[in-house]
Amino acid sequence: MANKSKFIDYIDEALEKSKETALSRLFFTHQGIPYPITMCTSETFQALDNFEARSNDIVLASYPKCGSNWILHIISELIFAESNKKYEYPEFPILECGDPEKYQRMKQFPSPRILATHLHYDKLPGSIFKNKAKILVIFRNPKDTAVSFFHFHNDVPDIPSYGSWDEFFRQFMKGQVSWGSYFDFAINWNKHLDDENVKFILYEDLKKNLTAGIKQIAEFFGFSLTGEQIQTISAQSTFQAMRAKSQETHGAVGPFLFRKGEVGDWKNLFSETQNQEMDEKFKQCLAGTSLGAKLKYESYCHP
Ligand SMILES: Nc1ncnc2c1ncn2[C@@H]1O[C@H](COP(=O)(O)OS(=O)(=O)O)[C@@H](OP(=O)(O)O)[C@H]1O
Repeated sequence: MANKSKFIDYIDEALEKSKETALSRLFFTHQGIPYPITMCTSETFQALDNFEARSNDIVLASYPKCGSNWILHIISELIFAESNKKYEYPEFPILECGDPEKYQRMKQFPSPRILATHLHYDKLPGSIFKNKAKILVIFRNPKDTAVSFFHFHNDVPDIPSYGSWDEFFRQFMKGQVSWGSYFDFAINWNKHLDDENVKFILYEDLKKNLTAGIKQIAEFFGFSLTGEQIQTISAQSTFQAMRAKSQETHGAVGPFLFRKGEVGDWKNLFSETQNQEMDEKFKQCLAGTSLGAKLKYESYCHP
């Protein structure tokens, strides 16, 4: 990614704050959802209410750990391939993170702007819908998402750790983790996946056929690239390629963020009881729904 210095500065700043923050003090609640005090503030949430989206903004919505950095990379490469201009990151790309003045500064940014977000559907600023910005929604199976989330907390030295995987799992199932419950996030999105200007993409599908996924993303956002250009982006967007550059792109946290990039890593941590508990929760929340089918739970979450 281009001009990552501000991006890396922001991550380093959040890590610095994390050092002094115990897990018990990590979260503050805004409109019923826990957010990390190291990344979000109520002042920024207040300012976000007045954020003016543009119709050509590129919105990337995902629950944490579902692959947002992967898609961010793909989009910035698509922009580069089409315009020959490196996408600059003058602000941290997660819309709800940063100081309250960032939205004023963002008014000056050229289009297209990339707006990544972990906000639940009903917490997105209304101007995204009013101005008909296109939204790509990225999902990953909940078991691998939980495992990735746990490792991020417990592997990165400066981020508050959980006592054990079992403790993290309990909190994840209660939605007492950053950005709240995976299942609430999913239930909220389930009703809107077929809305105009919304496209769903599954992490596991992208893993299976990266070139096809990139082609779909390009078509959705209206990039017209040659097959050769798509192939080049695909080669630069594999897990191995991104991990190899992760320190350069994301600073010290890079190798922890690009940890394993696999489907099915949950099998190394989930106990039989935890498996059953999540299967039951999935059934209660998503069985028989459109998103429930799209997530291919049977393929990716059954042993
Ligand atoms: N290119 C590529 N291929 C496959 N997988 C990839 C890729 N890039 C990132 N990842 C994996 O995505 C996980 C991190 O998700 P996010 O970027 O959404 O994390 S964050 O919420 O923004 O912190 C994290 O998953 P885990 O490895 O399972 O922890 C990353 O490794």
